[in-house]
Amino acid sequence: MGLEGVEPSSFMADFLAGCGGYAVVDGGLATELERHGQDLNDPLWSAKCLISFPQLVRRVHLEYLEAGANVIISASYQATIQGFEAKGLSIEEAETLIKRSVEIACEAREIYLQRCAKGYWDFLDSPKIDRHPVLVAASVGSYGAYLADGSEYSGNYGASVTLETLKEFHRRRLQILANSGADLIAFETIPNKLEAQAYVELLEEENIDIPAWFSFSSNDGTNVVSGDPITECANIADSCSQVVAVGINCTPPRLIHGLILSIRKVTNKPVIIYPNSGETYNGETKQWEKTRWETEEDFVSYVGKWRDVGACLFGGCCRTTPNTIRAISRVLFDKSS
Ligand SMILES: C[S+](C)CC[C@H](N)C(=O)O
Ligand SMILES: N[C@@H](CCS)C(=O)O
Ligand SMILES: [Zn+2]
Repeated sequence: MGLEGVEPSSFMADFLAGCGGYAVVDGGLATELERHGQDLNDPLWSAKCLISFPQLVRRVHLEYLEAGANVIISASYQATIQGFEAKGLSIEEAETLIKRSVEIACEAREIYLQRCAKGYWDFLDSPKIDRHPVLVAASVGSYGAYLADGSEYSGNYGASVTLETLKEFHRRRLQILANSGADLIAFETIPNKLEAQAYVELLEEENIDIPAWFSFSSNDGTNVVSGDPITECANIADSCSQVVAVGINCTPPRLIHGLILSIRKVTNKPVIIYPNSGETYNGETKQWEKTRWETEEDFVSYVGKWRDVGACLFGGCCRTTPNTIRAISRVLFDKSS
């Protein structure tokens, strides 16, 4: 199937062409911070490091760039004004930290591009760097992420949470991220139709002038985690001209193939996929449980198949590492593999 039938926006078409046809997205940010020793058992999860260890956030972004990522995603997934206020920060401090998450990613890109220009990476065992385009995507995690109990994997917010609740929850952070220097907004781990609809309305009402991608999560391969069909969710994303890619993240690799096929039935926008390792998150203990173990080799062996059914942007989510991203890059671009 390849790219046949895909109608990318000029933004995405130019970017994909500059990358060589396909783009590599980074891997898990929070779980990589944990691998570097950070304890993220906190309501702010990865956003905690924006306060306590921003240098490490920049270093992990750089590690993903070195591994071949063309897109890095900021540490704003669980960085919310409401979450920072609950920690005793002022609104001004919260807004500064949200903006800072994108600035840190931009700094990593700057360092990386300078090192590329000096030929620095030629000395490292990394994929040959001849694909320079690098985008910084500003992460927007769901309302369920802010709840900090793994609710983004149920999408069940109860009847009291309405479309208006979600729009008001997300409005100010979206305005800040849209003016932060990010190239696009990454609406990630979207658990239900209602939140997708809220994002579409906010993009329009707030006249957000950078593009966005919508990425949903699923645990059955047919519906997003709330039970809403992926086709209906992708339809909502398709209805918004600012959305330049639609896809799936933080979902077991074995479910991705069918989800790509379903998404492609309802949209010609480029498909982005960045699955997790296949482990299951326990929101109470904040630990990953190996309910069904899929190895990194399994993950990487799927990449060519995902490309063949029409995905254009490939990366990893929780518990994937720079090694995963390096392997994806090799599958997509290394002619010898
Ligand atoms: C994508 S989940 C692993 C993020 C963490 C979750 N919102 C929590 O705080 O428990
Ligand atoms: N971009 C986020 C997604 C969490 S599901 C991260 O990698 O930490
Ligand atoms: Zn994830």
